Amino acid sequence: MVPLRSVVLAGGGTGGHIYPLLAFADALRRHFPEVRITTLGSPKGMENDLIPPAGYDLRVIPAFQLPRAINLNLLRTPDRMYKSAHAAGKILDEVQADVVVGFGGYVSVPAYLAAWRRELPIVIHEVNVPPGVANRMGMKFTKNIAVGFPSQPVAAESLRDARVVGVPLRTAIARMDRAALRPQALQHFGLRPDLPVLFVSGGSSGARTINLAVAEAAKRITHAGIQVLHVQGGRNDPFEVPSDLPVPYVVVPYLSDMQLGYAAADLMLCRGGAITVAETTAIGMPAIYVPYPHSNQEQKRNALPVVESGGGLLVDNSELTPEWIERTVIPLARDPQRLAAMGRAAGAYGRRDGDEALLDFVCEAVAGR
Ligand SMILES: CC(=O)N[C@H]1[C@@H](OP(=O)(O)OP(=O)(O)OC[C@H]2O[C@@H](n3ccc(=O)[nH]c3=O)[C@H](O)[C@@H]2O)O[C@H](CO)[C@@H](O)[C@@H]1O
Repeated sequence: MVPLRSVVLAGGGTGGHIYPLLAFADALRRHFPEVRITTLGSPKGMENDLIPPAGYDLRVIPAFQLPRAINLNLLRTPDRMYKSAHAAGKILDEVQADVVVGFGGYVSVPAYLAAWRRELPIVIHEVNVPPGVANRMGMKFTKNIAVGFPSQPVAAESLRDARVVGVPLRTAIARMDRAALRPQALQHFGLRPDLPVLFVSGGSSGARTINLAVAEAAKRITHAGIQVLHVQGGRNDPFEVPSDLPVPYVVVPYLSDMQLGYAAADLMLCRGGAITVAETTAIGMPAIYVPYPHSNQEQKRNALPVVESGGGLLVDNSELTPEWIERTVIPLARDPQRLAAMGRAAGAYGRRDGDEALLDFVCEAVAGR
């Protein structure tokens, strides 16, 4: 492995871009304890909440918005972009970066531009189909593209030559032993060990439709002897859950220790964000995916291969009603054998070594510069 001395990581916006960045930073530190790690973020993204507490240097550069489509106007609206790229470039020079690794989100673009102008190696990690706008721009500057899932190069022409490395996952999740952590997790949330737990999460920003449908079905779910651990999502309005339920229904705004939620759960009801899918499959968690209906169906594409391999179920956002939950979720949550089979199928699809595989790829890119 080529020793790395200074690495700049760019990515921001939502948790889906930031958690893989952090997991990769941890792998870098494990292999190269002396490496200098600098992260680039934008002023308002979730990176400001997530990166400094994880112990990494976050440099904020001026924000600029990208249009949803790539066109020549981008190159003619350079004022803000150049300002951001200039700021990114100053940081690359200051830390004498060996390589820029980008995970997507608007902030990656100035980092790619600045690295390209300095002829520094650029590595892009992409988890969605179609690739996000920022990474698609970055692909004009590098051939070093890594992806999270084997389905991506098949589905997208621009990813045809990409290396499948998996998704870097936080160590607490990638290395977790669900059964061993379960007693501590149940105690942490005040859940009972003798009844199944449905874990509800709408991704890093929460999902209003899921919140409302599950809260409305609260009585039916809990009267069927199923407990609920419901992550509301920091950016969502609180919803009403009846107070006179027969078994615990625990609502939390956001979970920093997501592994505790996974350990407590028997079944998950969630969006199909790429990192969520990477995590549920890595740990063999049976899940019902409710893909976000916009954004080019990217979440449906993320979840479909898992569902087709028997690791979960898929339901359209518009079909997630309290009645659907009663008909489908309740019987499944009470069927340990079916859950175990689903969990095994999910686990066969997932992988836990994305951080190491991406690190190998980055080292190769630096060696071949
Ligand atoms: C609406 C939208 O455009 N969503 C996109 C966004 O999703 P989003 O930002 O929701 O990302 P993902 O679902 O991929 O990942 C969510 C991450 O947040 C973590 N988490 C979540 C809740 C919580 O309480 N605590 C916590 O730690 C999860 O463990 C996971 O690591 O980025 C993904 C990756 O680019 C895309 O595939 C999604 O389509």
